[in-house]
Amino acid sequence: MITLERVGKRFRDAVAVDDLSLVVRPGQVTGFLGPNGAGKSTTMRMVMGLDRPTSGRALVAGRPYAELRDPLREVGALLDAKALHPGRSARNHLRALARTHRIPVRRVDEVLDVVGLTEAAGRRAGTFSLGMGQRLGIAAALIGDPGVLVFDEPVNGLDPDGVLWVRGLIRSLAAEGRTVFVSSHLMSEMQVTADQLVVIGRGRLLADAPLADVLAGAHGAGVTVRGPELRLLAEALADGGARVRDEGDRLAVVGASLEDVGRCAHRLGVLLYELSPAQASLEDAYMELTAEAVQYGGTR
Ligand SMILES: Nc1ncnc2c1ncn2[C@@H]1O[C@H](COP(=O)(O)OP(=O)(O)OP(=O)(O)O)[C@@H](O)[C@H]1O
Repeated sequence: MITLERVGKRFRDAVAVDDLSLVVRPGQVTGFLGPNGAGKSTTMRMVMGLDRPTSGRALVAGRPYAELRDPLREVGALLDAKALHPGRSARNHLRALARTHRIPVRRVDEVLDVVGLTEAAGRRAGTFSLGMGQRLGIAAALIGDPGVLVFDEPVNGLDPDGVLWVRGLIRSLAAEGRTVFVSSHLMSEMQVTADQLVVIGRGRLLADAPLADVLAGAHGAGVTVRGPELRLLAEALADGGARVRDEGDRLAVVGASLEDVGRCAHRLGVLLYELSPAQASLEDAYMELTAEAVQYGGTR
């Protein structure tokens, strides 16, 4: 479990995190969302004892990181995948970590296997691709078999295979009963990974709710229709009380079911190439939630 108690972090000229209280629970994936600069990395760094809160407390299993007796066995983190010794092999990097934390060296081969780096274990980390570096960072996070995991943007820069692999791993770590806290600035990513969503903007908590509730509450869930000529259909649906947005070669329809739209198109003899449920509503809800909080670097 991770507990934030009214945590604040002020850098000289900026408030990065503002009075943030939160409990991240075991057995589920908690997605930590917010626009760039919202304070996600700073919050995670405070959990990991790398930044000191200006106010409040960040606790892992009830204690500040600095007071954990065996920190790597309590919490593992992927914060900056590039923070590796480039001249060391993957295996030696993990061995050094194990030795300095009184972790049996046999764990090294176990975690290399989990992240799929067994073959590359003898190669210098400096020669690794971004995805391999990410895997090595995850191996380091897992080496102490911790109950709490913190991943900062773990799919950033990964190819589609890597993204799928990280998603699966994150889900299975939560299924094993661990606390998994994962940041992203992409709602679409969290939609397929998270059980619980925590959204921040400008360092403040905007939402903390189960994904299912956010989905249910997101208004605008609707229907997408694609076809060569949709004007007639758009007019008929609007006359019937639906809200219809013309998006060029497609319509976004809210307030009518798939069946309603299908029947209407059939009645009018309108040719359709696509008739599908629209999933964009969650992205919309997130954009709405964070719209006020987006920081435009150049305008401050
Ligand atoms: N060491 C630092 N010194 C000064 N300001 C900092 C420092 N670290 C972060 N900040 C500022 O704190 C705010 C929050 O940054 P943070 O990196 O935590 O956001 P984030 O949500 O992780 O963003 P991103 O998605 O871009 O990584 C930003 O305004 C940032 O410029």
